[in-house]
Amino acid sequence: MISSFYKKIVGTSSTVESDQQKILCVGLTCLDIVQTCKQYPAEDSDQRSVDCRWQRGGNASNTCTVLSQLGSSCEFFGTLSAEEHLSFLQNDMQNYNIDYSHCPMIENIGCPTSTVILSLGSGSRTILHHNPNLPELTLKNFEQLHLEDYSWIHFEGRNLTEVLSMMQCVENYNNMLNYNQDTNSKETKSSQAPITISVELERPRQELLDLLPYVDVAFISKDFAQSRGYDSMSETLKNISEDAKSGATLICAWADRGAMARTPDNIIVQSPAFPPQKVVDTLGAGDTFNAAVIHLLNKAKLEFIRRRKLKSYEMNSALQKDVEIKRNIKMNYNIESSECSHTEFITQNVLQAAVSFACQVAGAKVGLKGYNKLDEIFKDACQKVN
Ligand SMILES: Nc1ncnc2c1ncn2[C@@H]1O[C@H](COP(=O)(O)OP(=O)(O)OP(=O)(O)O)[C@@H](O)[C@H]1O
Ligand SMILES: OC[C@H]1O[C@](O)(CO)[C@@H](O)[C@@H]1O
Repeated sequence: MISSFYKKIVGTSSTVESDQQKILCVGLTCLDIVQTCKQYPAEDSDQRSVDCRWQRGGNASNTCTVLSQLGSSCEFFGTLSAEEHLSFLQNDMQNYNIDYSHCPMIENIGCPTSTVILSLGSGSRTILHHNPNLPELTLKNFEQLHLEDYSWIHFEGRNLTEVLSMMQCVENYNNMLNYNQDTNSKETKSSQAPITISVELERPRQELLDLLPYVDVAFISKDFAQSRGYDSMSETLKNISEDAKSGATLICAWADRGAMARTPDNIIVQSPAFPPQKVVDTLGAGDTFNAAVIHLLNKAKLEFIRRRKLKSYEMNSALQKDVEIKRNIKMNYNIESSECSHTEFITQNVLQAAVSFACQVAGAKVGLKGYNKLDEIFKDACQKVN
């Protein structure tokens, strides 16, 4: 009933229904060769590991894995090396239902690889990463996408110049939607909400701060914060907000201290960590955390849009007979508008729920080998969110 309602009022051939849109994660995929050891090995020693496996890795790629398990439809966008590990990475994305159909294929350059040592003693993950200079995505690649297919685009903070121009491209698209919403003409009026842009500042590279003016939601890692000399989440949020655009949401995760975030209205929310009985695999804890936050905030965004459109439709139907009242209300409250600003849906309650949920998901993940079973563990929570 609601969906036919909904189609009738917002569906046009030129728009994509908001619940059909995907979350796009832009960044790296690589091969992780993961060895689990009882203790971190001494240099030049010769010993046995307790487990060894290959895994698809890379921040954007890991974030897709978790998004998909939580029930968000998502797409990975990054360059793929057309060499021997390609089918391993592609098959794994298929298994997790991750779209990779727009990824540019690069010939004659190998796939980035990480050798990872997990220590069961300390819970540490030591990453030795090698990238044989696989070319990064370019703006030209990005321009091949149909932006109306996405409700949210998450960027890894890397390849600064190109990522900056990709963000500007999304900003131009969003501005165009606003413009179309303003001109009340039938042909041009758009019911599409602006794409939310998020970024992860993870590597300790100060120039990544240049991305912040374009970003609605920023994830600041402990490593990045420490490289700026901050030793707490509150100090990080306070200082980073000076570089962020006004109304941005800032989120800082800090391993076993949990996470803290700041709403667009400057309200601080916080969650403790949820440690598992035994920490077995902290590789990608941050990517998992980011995915769970994005999953929940994007759900809140879709729900916000749905309710607003429904309300607008109901008001219009009720007022149909009284043209005069309708005209006044339209004039005063722009009641037909189905606009959703970039961050309007991120209220204190929504952000608190997202940060707590993400700490629970990341806490569960560090107790598991890889990412398997997150979908089973969080089945109920995801249904509630939906
Ligand atoms: N030992 C732990 N116990 C419980 N929760 C943890 C632990 N380590 C990480 N987490 C959870 O994961 C979140 C992110 O962790 P962390 O800050 O270590 O990310 P990260 O350093 O970016 O990780 P990575 O680079 O491996 O993806 C934390 O906010 C916390 O909720
Ligand atoms: O830096 C790349 C490395 O970081 C990770 O994405 C974890 O966050 C690994 O999967 C990858 O090997």
